[in-house]
Amino acid sequence: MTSIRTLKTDKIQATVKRVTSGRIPTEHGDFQLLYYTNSIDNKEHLAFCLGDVAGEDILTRVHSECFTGDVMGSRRCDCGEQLQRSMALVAAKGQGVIVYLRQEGRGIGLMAKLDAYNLQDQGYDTVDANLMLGHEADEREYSLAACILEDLGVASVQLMTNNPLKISALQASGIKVSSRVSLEAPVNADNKAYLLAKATRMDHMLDMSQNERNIKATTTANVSARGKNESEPAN
Ligand SMILES: Nc1nc2c(ncn2[C@@H]2O[C@H](COP(=O)(O)OP(=O)(O)OP(=O)(O)O)[C@@H](O)[C@H]2O)c(=O)[nH]1
Ligand SMILES: [Zn+2]
Repeated sequence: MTSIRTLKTDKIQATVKRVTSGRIPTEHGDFQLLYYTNSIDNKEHLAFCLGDVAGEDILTRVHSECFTGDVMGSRRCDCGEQLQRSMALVAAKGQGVIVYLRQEGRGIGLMAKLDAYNLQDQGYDTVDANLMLGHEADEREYSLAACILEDLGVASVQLMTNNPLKISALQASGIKVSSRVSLEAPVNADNKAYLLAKATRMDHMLDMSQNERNIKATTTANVSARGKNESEPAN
């Protein structure tokens, strides 16, 4: 069913139009994918819903697109795991929404994100890499997410995030955040520096001491798994 919603703050006026939707069966259950157009950009922002999401305290994830992590399973970041975990939490509750915003690379796009990755491979962290490329550390914007949530009838959210800036940005767009649900992914050797930079430079609420323990466990498990494979006879 088509519907239109406009949000007006002192900074921005945004309109979203729900154009169509379809059923998407996943390993976590049957979700409904709602497709939106909007007045701000020409991207396809989405809502992935399960159950009736109109009301208070709706379990919600506002996820920023990460092609490398979400689709290709990159271990450089925690995005793919956070997406899967948020779907699992929604499915366990039988109700919730994942707003999928097409703000790849914290808003700088995939091409610049790959350039930023090359700088990170030279030793710069995720914040400095963005700045060296002439971007801000985080160029995301959340008014369309607020518009989409309003269109869905979500009155207040239990927000799955570790990012305090995301909470305040959504609140500034009129979304009532009733609580935060932590969404920590396991640490590995490839995402450790990234997670550390998020905790120390972007104030993300990550328990790095727990992460340190995780990485030791993961590394040990990898080493023993590799040792086992190597000792297996070749076919
Ligand atoms: N520019 C840039 N973007 C990145 C990098 N790694 C991941 N991203 C993008 O960052 C976005 C995800 O942001 P994060 O900071 O990981 O997490 P968040 O969404 O702010 O916070 P959470 O809600 O806790 O997940 C996605 O758009 C990714 O494509 C990076 O090294 N550089
Ligand atoms: Zn990612």
